Amino acid sequence: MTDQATSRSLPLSEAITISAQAIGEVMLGRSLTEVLDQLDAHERPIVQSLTFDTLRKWVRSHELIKQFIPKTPPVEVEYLLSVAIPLFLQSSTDGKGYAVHTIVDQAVKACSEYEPTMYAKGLVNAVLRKVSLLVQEEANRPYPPDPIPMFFPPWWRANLKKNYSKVWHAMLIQQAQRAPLILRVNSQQYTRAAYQDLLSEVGIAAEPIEDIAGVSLDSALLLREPVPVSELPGFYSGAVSVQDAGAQIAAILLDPKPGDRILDACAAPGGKTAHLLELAQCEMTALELDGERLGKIGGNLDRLRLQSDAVRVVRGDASKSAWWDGKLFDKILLDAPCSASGIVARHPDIPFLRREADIGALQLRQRAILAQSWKMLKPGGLLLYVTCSVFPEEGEMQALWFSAQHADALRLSAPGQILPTETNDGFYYALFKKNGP
Ligand SMILES: C[S@@+](CC[C@H](N)C(=O)[O-])C[C@H]1O[C@@H](n2cnc3c(N)ncnc32)[C@H](O)[C@@H]1O
Repeated sequence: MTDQATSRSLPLSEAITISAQAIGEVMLGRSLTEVLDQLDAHERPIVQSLTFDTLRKWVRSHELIKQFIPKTPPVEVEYLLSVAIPLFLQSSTDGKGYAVHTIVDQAVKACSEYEPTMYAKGLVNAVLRKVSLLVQEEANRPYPPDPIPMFFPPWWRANLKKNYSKVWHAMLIQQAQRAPLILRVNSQQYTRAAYQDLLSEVGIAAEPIEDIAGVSLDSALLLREPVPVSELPGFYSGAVSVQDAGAQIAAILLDPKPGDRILDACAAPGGKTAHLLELAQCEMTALELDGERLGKIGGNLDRLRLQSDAVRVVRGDASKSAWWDGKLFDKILLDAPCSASGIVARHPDIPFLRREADIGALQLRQRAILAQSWKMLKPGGLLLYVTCSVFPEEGEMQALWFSAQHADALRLSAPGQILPTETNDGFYYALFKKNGP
């Protein structure tokens, strides 16, 4: 998902209103991806950009709201202000944002055109004017006292502090930044160098990412200035996919060979299924529990021209065997459901949605899927366990538990915990080989 405001086709006031409503839905527990998926194409880029920035600067904007409105305002006003304030913060840091008077005018317009906030037009006007002056004054001073502008719940911070005492702070600051756009070139259609040339012909600058955690990548490209996918040459005929570089090492570690019988046990939306098929013509079962997400796998495989008789997309529960025909797999990719704590830079709603108790429940689901998948693997076969989490409870602790439970599991070399950086999200990788004849 990219979050650059590449189109200002929607008036800013309307975008502020829609974004404030999207924030309201996230606060009620809805995933932002789901909310954004419902928008019209012309609304999405600007609303996504505003909403991402709102979530990334939540702590800072709420300090400012509190400073000027000591008694918390009704949520509709709070959300409107929390969308508008980051626009000042943006224009004061990189000068690329909207002019201050435009932000105030458009936010006040948004306020007066929406019934639940109409009454607060004067208040919003006054607060935004004061905030804009303060932000301009502070532009050259570092932001005290805690430079993490994004919201992370206390239990989340405590987990990272305990497990990454030296880098936890830097990690959270990193995750509050705008993430660059990372592409995976479809090697069935282009080499990376050839696609980079195509991008350069249309004026899009890209640079290769050569490796992540010691694993070489030959299809990853980084675009510092994200563009909508519609501007990427050949996107609709499958030339490239948007996929983080940390996710691109999964297929490489599993090393698919032509004819391998592979299970992608938790497959939707199919990013890693497709990468495996781009690398080799294998016999693929893409399994997914969620019926709605299942449809995305077929859509992706169609776009990438990877559908064939050797590919089966199946709805089923990987922790059970009801869907299985009893034939063992050569290789299994288990990209387990997890907290997604490693991909916050691209999904800033996640810290608002997760609860501490989720981690234990996820651990149990991950263990159930690991145990069942192992039964479906041939002796001599490989299982790659992946999460996009930075919590050791979902990563190394699970790998240790699995090894202790399965005497026939030989642990092979794999990156283990990968922390988020500018080029990759946070992931965990463990690779097991099944001993046997
Ligand atoms: C991390 S996502 C997979 C991402 C995917 N591998 C990709 O690269 O595009 C995990 C997926 O597992 C699915 N899932 C959760 N529990 C499952 C289960 N018991 N069996 C199969 N799929 C499951 C979720 O619906 C979700 O789509």
